[in-house]
Amino acid sequence: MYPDLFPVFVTGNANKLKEVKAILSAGGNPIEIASRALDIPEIQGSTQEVAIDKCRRAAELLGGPCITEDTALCFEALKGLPGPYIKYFLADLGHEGLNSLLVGFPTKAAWALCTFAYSAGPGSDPILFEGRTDGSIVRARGPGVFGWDAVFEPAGTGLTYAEMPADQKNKLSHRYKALEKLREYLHSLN
Ligand SMILES: O=c1[nH]c(=O)c2ncn([C@@H]3O[C@H](COP(=O)(O)OP(=O)(O)OP(=O)(O)O)[C@@H](O)[C@H]3O)c2[nH]1
Ligand SMILES: [Mg+2]
Repeated sequence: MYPDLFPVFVTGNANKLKEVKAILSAGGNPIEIASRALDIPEIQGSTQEVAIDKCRRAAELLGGPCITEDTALCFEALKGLPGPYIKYFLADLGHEGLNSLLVGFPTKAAWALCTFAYSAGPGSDPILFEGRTDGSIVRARGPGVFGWDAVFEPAGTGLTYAEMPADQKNKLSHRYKALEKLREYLHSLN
């Protein structure tokens, strides 16, 4: 099916790419995906605005169709922040600091939001595919391999993303849910 079905995935994040590859190769109909590690500047704005702009810039840089992905981690007590700015909050505050942000708030509820964007090429409006997984922010548990995985516990699992085997995370994650929608859309084009 590659390369017709899935355009190039533009991301500078090796862990994202690994999960996308694992999700697409699970099940009976594995899909290969090509990728480019470009560092695309990201604007400020809503998760949709950030995702659309990132994809537009990637399509221009590549000169062709592409997929990008933006991940947000949203705290209910903070009305959805840090949201698309989680990368910078995590880099400066660490797992402890993310927990500290919620001290004094009655709810530790949070959701992980993944937004894939697909552009048919430069000048073509990106289309968005969102996936959301609800859960809560907890003290870090599990290996600290990927970003904030150790402090996010999806509802009803009793485990943080970091404590789960990869195939468990990849069946319930924000990324899995968004990627299923993108996969369906790309199939409908072929
Ligand atoms: O524990 C995690 N589990 C995940 O499932 C996950 N997905 C993304 N992230 C992190 O959240 C920020 C998003 O920022 P982000 O979407 O701009 O990504 P990025 O800049 O690293 O790559 P990209 O924009 O080139 O694709 C970055 O710090 C990512 O490392 C995750 N952390
Ligand atoms: Mg980024």
